[in-house]
Amino acid sequence: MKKQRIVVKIGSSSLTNDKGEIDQEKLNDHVHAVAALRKDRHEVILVSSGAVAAGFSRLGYPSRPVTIKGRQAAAAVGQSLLIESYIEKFSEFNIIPAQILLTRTDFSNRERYRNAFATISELLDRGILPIINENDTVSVEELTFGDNDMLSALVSGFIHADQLIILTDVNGLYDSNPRINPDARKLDYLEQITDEMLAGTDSGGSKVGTGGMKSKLLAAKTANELGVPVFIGYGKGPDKLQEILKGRGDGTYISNSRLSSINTTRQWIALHSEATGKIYVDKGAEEAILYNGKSLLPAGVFKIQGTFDKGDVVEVIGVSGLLGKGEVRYSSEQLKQEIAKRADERKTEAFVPAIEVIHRDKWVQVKI
Ligand SMILES: Nc1ncnc2c1ncn2[C@@H]1O[C@H](COP(=O)(O)OP(=O)(O)O)[C@@H](O)[C@H]1O
Ligand SMILES: N[C@@H](CCC(=O)OP(=O)(O)O)C(=O)O
Repeated sequence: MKKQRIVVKIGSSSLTNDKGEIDQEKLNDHVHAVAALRKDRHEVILVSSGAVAAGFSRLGYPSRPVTIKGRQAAAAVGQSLLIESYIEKFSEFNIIPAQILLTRTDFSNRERYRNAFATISELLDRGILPIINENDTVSVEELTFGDNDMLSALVSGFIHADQLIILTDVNGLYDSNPRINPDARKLDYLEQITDEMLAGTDSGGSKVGTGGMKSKLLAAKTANELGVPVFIGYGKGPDKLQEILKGRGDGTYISNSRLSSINTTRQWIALHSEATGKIYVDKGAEEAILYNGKSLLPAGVFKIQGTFDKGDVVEVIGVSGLLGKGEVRYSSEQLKQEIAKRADERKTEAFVPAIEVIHRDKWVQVKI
């Protein structure tokens, strides 16, 4: 099999028990399976949950803490215990793990986003196994990834993974929660995650996990949009991940032939950037950028709102509302001058083509 880049996300329920301890047997099973993938020359990135679930009992909590400070304190203890176990178990295979703790701001800040990408790439080039988790101890509640399912989807998009494998305590997606409905039917293959599926899936999960199946579906939808096929399910034994790659996993495969990778800049614009201004365009420009795959030229811009610098991200508004977001190649001041200049040139017929306001490679359309 061709060498692939695989992101494996392991949920809390697949690493710990209900009492707030690491289940060494479960962890060992994952380590063997990851080592088998690496032996086949695949690149692996682990996104491992379990810090809170592994840490809370040592702080004297009877179950997963509900307060933010309780969870953050439990994660501080549990994360080191987790990494300690991973280092010990992976050493049997001469695999060196690297701990990477990320916050939402590491994605929204462009420089930090680039740094994280460069570091993970360097680790992979040097044969190290990155083990990623959210930096729970310092994450601010309104500014989190939501859960590690979404973090794994964002990571798999950003490093252009060939496959995202989400391991959990249930063997895939059912048409209703199988823990509540014994007649629930398992879905083996899905072409895509629809809004109806999302609306119909509950967010109840295990005692130690967060988000339940709903957060996995949201993550799978995001990963697919970034060009990455997804598997959600279960497995046991050293060859479980190899079996999943061969299409024989016990779970749900979510993929279709239309998936295509999106460059990292466009991913950042779409998912993490904050627009600093608005640009209003006429009908001709709207058609050019939406339907003809063209870049946005100053000729189509008639109004600017807000103050922005060259390189900032702005929203583009057309006759039908918000069209998308893109990286602008003028500051707001320069663009105002350019529009005025263009109007004069048109009168004197001295029109010369200008540089794009937004190049199509740095443009992301909203779904219209
Ligand atoms: N439609 C569904 N299909 C499968 N599982 C579901 C569904 N709806 C809810 N669930 C629940 O989602 C749980 C897995 O989510 P969670 O506990 O957050 O896992 P993890 O810790 O692996 O992230 C399952 O144990 C199951 O109870
Ligand atoms: N960052 C948290 C994980 C939160 C989370 O999403 O958990 P899970 O639903 O088990 O993947 C931790 O390590 O405890």
